[in-house]
Amino acid sequence: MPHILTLNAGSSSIKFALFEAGSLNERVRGQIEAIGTKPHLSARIANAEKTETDLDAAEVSDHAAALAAILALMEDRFSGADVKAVGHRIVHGGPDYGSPVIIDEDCLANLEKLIPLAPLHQPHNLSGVRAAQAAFPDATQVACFDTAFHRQHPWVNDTYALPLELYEEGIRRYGFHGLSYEYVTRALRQLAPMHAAGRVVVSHLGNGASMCAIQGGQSVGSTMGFTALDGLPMGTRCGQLDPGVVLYLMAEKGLTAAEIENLLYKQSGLKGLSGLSNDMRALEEAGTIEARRAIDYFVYRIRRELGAMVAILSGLDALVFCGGIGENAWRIRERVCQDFGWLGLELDESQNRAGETIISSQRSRVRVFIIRTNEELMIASHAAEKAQEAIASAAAA
Ligand SMILES: Nc1ncnc2c1ncn2[C@@H]1O[C@H](COP(=O)(O)OP(=O)(O)O)[C@@H](O)[C@H]1O
Ligand SMILES: CC(=O)OP(=O)(O)O
Ligand SMILES: [Mg+2]
Repeated sequence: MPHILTLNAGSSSIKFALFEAGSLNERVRGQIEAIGTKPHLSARIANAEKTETDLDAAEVSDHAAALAAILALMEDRFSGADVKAVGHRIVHGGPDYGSPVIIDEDCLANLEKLIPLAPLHQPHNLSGVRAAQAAFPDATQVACFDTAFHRQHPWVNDTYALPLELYEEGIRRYGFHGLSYEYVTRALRQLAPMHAAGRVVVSHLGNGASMCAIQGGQSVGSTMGFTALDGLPMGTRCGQLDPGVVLYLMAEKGLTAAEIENLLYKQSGLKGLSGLSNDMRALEEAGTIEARRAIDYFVYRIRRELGAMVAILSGLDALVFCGGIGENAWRIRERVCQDFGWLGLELDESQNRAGETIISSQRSRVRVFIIRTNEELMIASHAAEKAQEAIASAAAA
């Protein structure tokens, strides 16, 4: 039976899934998470039990090794799957890619140029493409961009106040997590169409974290910008920072660009503030002063961005939490929503603790949701569409 494989390399994980090509029924879903720290494989095959395996940290020490382990697993368990298309999450599409495309060598060369704009993701996304080309040489390889959902956002959100020629060169606010926002927007339309048509803020809180203001289903603002470094503090990324800090680090402390990149992308955020871990589970468990302060800062920044988004949306109809933290950490959701009564937003404490889909109270005017994001389904449906187009144009030629 024809299948579509999806690969989604995040900053701390690689997620994969296998769908039946026509129905998009999910056959397999899995991930290797905590790559580089405590790698762990989980996979569910059709309706069978989920399998969980701790992997050897020395053996699966980086994304390349995790990807090889995933492809070996596919070969071992699903050699019968006829993979017609492989859909790839590509974090950065730059100014030119506003919708999914079939990958060819020119496209790969263009995407390689964007590696400096997404060093934690783009290299892994592109090595996923190369590995999938080798493993499935007859399959259509499709790039699905995290930036695409935001490409039509208003100019004031697309620009920085730099000389205009830099905007023309591509120094713009792109915004990321677009496949997740696209999925959540669709899911919300099913769950609560009136709310989905209104003013929505989605908080995608994972190892990478961002928020998106959405009006009538369209992105009108994101906390992330030129790179996936801006906005909220993340597992290891600093989030919003005065650019003067970077100048100071260069001019006064003599740090090189590579050292600054390592500091801002890999040593900062929750990990930098806590001195302990990038993982919210570890911080909640540790309870040290530094871990608590790291969480305080995380929550503070989310609340601050929420306030800003409410201002640009002129109000709020729905707030959605997704991503590893947004979907699982009830304490964080509770703290984010505290004291927003003035906005007509109130949580139902027990529904929030239970992780229900709707977690706002009956009398809350703003509805609050947890939506388990499904970037894989979005990627698969884009890949199916592009593969279909390729078949149709080959038939017409
Ligand atoms: N049960 C949980 N409680 C709190 N935080 C969690 C839980 N499960 C996952 N997380 C957080 O989610 C993060 C992973 O989120 P995810 O969205 O899957 O990551 P990525 O950004 O790599 O795609 C972990 O680093 C951890 O901080
Ligand atoms: C863009 C980004 O930060 O992605 P992730 O959350 O998967 O690391
Ligand atoms: Mg992710």
